[in-house]
Amino acid sequence: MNVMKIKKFSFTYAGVDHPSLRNITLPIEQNKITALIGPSGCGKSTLLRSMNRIHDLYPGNKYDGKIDLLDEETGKYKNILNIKKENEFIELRQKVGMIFQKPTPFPMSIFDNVAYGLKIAGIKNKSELADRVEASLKGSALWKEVSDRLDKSAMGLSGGQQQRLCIARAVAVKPEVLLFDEPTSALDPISTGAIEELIVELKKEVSIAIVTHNMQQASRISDYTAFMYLGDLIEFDKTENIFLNPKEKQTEDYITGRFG
Ligand SMILES: Nc1ncnc2c1ncn2[C@@H]1O[C@H](COP(=O)(O)OP(=O)(O)OP(=O)(O)O)[C@@H](O)[C@H]1O
Repeated sequence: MNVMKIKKFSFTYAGVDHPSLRNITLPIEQNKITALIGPSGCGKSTLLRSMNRIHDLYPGNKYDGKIDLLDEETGKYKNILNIKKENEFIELRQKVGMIFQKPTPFPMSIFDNVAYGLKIAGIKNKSELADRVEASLKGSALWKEVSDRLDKSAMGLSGGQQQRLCIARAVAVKPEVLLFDEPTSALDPISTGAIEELIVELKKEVSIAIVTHNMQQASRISDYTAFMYLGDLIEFDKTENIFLNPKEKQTEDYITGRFG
């Protein structure tokens, strides 16, 4: 089952005369991890950011094609490129959350960081909030480290802990899809390992797309891999096929380190 179906999708940034993505067709499988790989500037982040329309924080970008998102309650797909209203954008970003390269905790307490989205979603009951915050922190493998300091500032956490807090914040609102944009590139190997384990664990609950420059990371954790080059999708397949038996020469050259 596809949680997202990207179809003949092209994207041009505002004020730029050529598209940064051309005619991309790609499924995002439910409860699987899809890695987007390719050399710098090939459009990985642009594609990931299109999946929850975060580009639209700036006006004037041009979209073509479709990005259909499954509504897990009704089983129907809706083209997110048709979204225009502010409340629909808020709903979309609850369904499709994003974790950035640099941890982005808010300058507030650990508890309030995780409760933030829940409050926006209209949850006011204090015990319900506390339960959901605890469950999210447990779900992002941070609870043991922070349960006795929930009222302390999130800015006092280590980089790896901050990243897990951002994951807890995203998980709290029960998204269908989580988008990770190079989530470990600012972290040391131990924190990276913890985040990778967490991402693999999270796929039981959500579908995941991840941009990574780290080939080993893509091969370790992803089920599917999309190789992109200069705004085109060159090859998409099961991760083992991409890494062990790629069909395209460009894919092979990239994964064997001959360019990029
Ligand atoms: N805000 C922007 N305005 C105009 N062009 C942009 C903007 N952001 C990115 N681009 C261009 O779009 C293309 C794709 O960039 P993108 O950041 O998606 O690539 P990437 O594969 O994620 O690269 P990297 O691995 O370096 O992060 C590049 O040519 C880039 O210069």
